[in-house]
Amino acid sequence: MDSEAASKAVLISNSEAWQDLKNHVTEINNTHLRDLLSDEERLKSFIIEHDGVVVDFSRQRATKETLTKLFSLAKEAKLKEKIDKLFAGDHINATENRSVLHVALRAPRDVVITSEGKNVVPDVWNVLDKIKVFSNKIREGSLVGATGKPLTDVVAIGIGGSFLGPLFVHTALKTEPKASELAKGRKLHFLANVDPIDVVRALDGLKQETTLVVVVSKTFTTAETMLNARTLRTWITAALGQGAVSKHMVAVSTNLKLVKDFGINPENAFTFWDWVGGRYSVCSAVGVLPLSIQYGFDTVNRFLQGAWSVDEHFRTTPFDKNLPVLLGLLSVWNVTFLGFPARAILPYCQALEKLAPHIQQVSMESNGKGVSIEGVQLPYETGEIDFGEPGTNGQHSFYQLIHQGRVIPCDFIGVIESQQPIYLKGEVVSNHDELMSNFFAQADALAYGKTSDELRAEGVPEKLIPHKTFKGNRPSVSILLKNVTPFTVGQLLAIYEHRVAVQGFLWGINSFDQWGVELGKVLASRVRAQINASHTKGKAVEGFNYSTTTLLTRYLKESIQVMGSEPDTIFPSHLLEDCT
Ligand SMILES: O=P(O)(O)OC[C@H]1O[C@](O)(CO)[C@@H](O)[C@@H]1O
Repeated sequence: MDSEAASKAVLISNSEAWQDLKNHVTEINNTHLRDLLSDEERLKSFIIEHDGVVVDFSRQRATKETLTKLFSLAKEAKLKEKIDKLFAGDHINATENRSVLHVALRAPRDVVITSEGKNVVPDVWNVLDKIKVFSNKIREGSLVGATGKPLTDVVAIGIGGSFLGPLFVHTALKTEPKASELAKGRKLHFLANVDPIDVVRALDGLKQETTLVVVVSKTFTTAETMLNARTLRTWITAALGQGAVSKHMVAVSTNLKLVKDFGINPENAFTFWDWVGGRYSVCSAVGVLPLSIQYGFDTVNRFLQGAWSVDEHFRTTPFDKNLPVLLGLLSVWNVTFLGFPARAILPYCQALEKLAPHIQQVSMESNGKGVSIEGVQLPYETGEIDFGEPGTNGQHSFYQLIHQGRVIPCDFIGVIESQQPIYLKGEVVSNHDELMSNFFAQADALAYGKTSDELRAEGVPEKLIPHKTFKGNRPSVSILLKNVTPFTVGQLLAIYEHRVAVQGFLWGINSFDQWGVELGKVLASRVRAQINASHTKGKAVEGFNYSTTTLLTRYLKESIQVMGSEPDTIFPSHLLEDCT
């Protein structure tokens, strides 16, 4: 951006609303959550529900006044206009000059959503209909492999957004009673890492003649995915011959030319569009194809409907009742004003164990930016450090730090009905009640803490009092779902996606590009070229700094001893045994 444009760009941090929130911090820092949680009037407006999803914001370090100030900031940031622009298909991904229309992926057939003046919903449904037909054929065994056997295993190759979203949804559904019934006799596997160990693990126990490989890549150029795709093509052709590729490999991509060049039958290519960001692509063929083969299209359609329920809520609901907006505003409050840079995602539900890794990408790749959308260096930090684990596992791992070390705002996610209830006669509570006891307890433990007076009253020895004191005042949000079904998984996904967008809109950044991942890729190409030149022509390492030169030389010296200087194909032989 030139200096003239830069001087015109008004940073949100220069606004009165921003300053007002900064001034408000002292007041909040002097207020304890114990007091905020005794204000009944406040509590009533801090628990919001949409379509069965209850979100309790009462343990946020915020008053009604804080919310009013955040709404003023939202006005200043033109949040409403930005949400409208997203749904209108404006090119809000300015650095790539693209619409951001993942909402169109879950729109019902009769909805009109346009990009560049064209309604994209019919295109979306053309692909969904094609997936429905294709997945049904695989599931009922009318589309078979090269030797005529049904394709019972699917290996989905992809990385980043072409992996994490589908993995999250698959993990959420695999123990859901109806979905698991529909998946009987089938297995879905993922191959993401270019590490050959991941290849061996993904192929463990699989036979080529009953395996379908789905190559998922928006660009069809991602180095890790393409090498894994070539590796699995070799695995298939070694057993079944070249002709088997068309029956055992299909693709999901926006780049249909490269799919064809790879040797995949264009009829078995499922497209999506440049207006779907990788990390927002699980509702496109990226997720819908492998998940429909596994669970049937109707199951996946309910997941899309759940997401759409939240999309509509997000677009139309006033901010004071709008779940993604409130969550996004309060995250900005925590990160930027209260100075808590991290956030823990803690589902009390094993089925949601892959929520945190997926949202980690959605959030950190979207909002980890250093300049405004106009290219102006930001005087404040954006993004948050996301991590998480299923709740009780986390309790026995990192919760110590959250209770007595640093302040990390937490998202507690609880579920009313377990997918798999267990109750043992004579036990005080069911197994799920036991899990949920922790869900309810942790949020209060963090908020209230435990004072030295309380400890003394319990007779705790004086020298242990500092160690056993909990200051409390640690913020969290509690999200309560009725159950974990395809529909509610879609709702949860869309709540997080839109929350991330709200944060980015407030910070004034472009949440929909990811230039920060490029530099590492370029440098990796240089290293790759060097390794190849050293292996094949004996070239010495050159052009790198002392550190890289030393370690790379050591690596090459010893790896050439393992592979030889003119390596031939090496493939773990057990993967090729008994393959037909
Ligand atoms: O689907 P592709 O094009 O293979 O990209 C995979 C991932 O790589 C990234 O471009 C960068 O990590 C992600 O945004 C994306 O989800």
